[in-house]
Amino acid sequence: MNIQQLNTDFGIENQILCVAGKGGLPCIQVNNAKASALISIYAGQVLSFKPVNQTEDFMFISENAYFAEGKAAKGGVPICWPWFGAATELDHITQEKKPDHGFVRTRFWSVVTAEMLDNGDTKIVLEISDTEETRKIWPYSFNLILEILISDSLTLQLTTRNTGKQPFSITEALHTYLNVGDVTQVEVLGLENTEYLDKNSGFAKAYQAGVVKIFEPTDRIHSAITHQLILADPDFNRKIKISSSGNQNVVVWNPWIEGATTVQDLDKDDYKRFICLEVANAAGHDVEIKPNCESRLKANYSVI
Ligand SMILES: O=P(O)(O)OC[C@H]1O[C@H](O)[C@H](O)[C@@H](O)[C@@H]1O
Repeated sequence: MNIQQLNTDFGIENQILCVAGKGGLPCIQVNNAKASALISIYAGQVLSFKPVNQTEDFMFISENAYFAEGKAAKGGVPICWPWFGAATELDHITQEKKPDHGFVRTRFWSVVTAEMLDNGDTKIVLEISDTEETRKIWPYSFNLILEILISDSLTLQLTTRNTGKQPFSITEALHTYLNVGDVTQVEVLGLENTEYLDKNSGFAKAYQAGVVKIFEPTDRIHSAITHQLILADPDFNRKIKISSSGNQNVVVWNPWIEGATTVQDLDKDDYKRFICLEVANAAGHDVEIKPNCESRLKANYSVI
């Protein structure tokens, strides 16, 4: 991907700049009067989002994150698609294990538009479609579009279009790594009185009565959710609201101390610095999309 050409096509002086990011991977740097953001074109991944009135980024990125072709960077908002988690079946041609969380977080996307709106917001649209290579992993024709709106808040909309002749089913997630002051002090509101599958207990069903706190390895798929979460972070003295639509699940993940020491692309203390709150359709909540139809997953992240 030619950075100079990207700037010719999409650059706007002092506002939208295409740059070679870490590992030389192409990124879009956005600065407007309301916020700044960094978006990886490689993975369709928001790496940074910071409203101008905030000192702390919304997004956590591990110092040990991989920034290389074929690898997923740990942090920001990886897109898990067309499946969330481990693939349940082997590749039908190679009989190899399919990649965890699908294949679009480790592939080049393309830029559709990058524009400043009249109200001062910036809209970036990225897309990825099937190729011969993706059809060997997942035998369907698709067009996946990520619309990113950089305003006082961050809005992400992921649209899946079935461009083929047969229906397909997906699971998916906006796998947001939210930057926190100290994960042991945060509270997640909005998942009270929901059921969840506990991945750390063999997907056993469990029930969350009160607010969610992190004090052990946590890997849960909540269902029957409301579409609003609040992440209360006393150390950063802020509350982030996450409003969503098109999702049947919310995933909460933190690897805790033992997990952070075994995950190679996390530093041992990183577990304190993030919580993943993922707007998702997962674990049996597959979305079926018929030919010429589409489905949307949307999330907005704002400080309240
Ligand atoms: O390390 P990754 O493949 O990026 O996955 C990180 C985590 O993502 C999700 O939240 C899953 O529920 C976890 O089971 C997984 O460990």
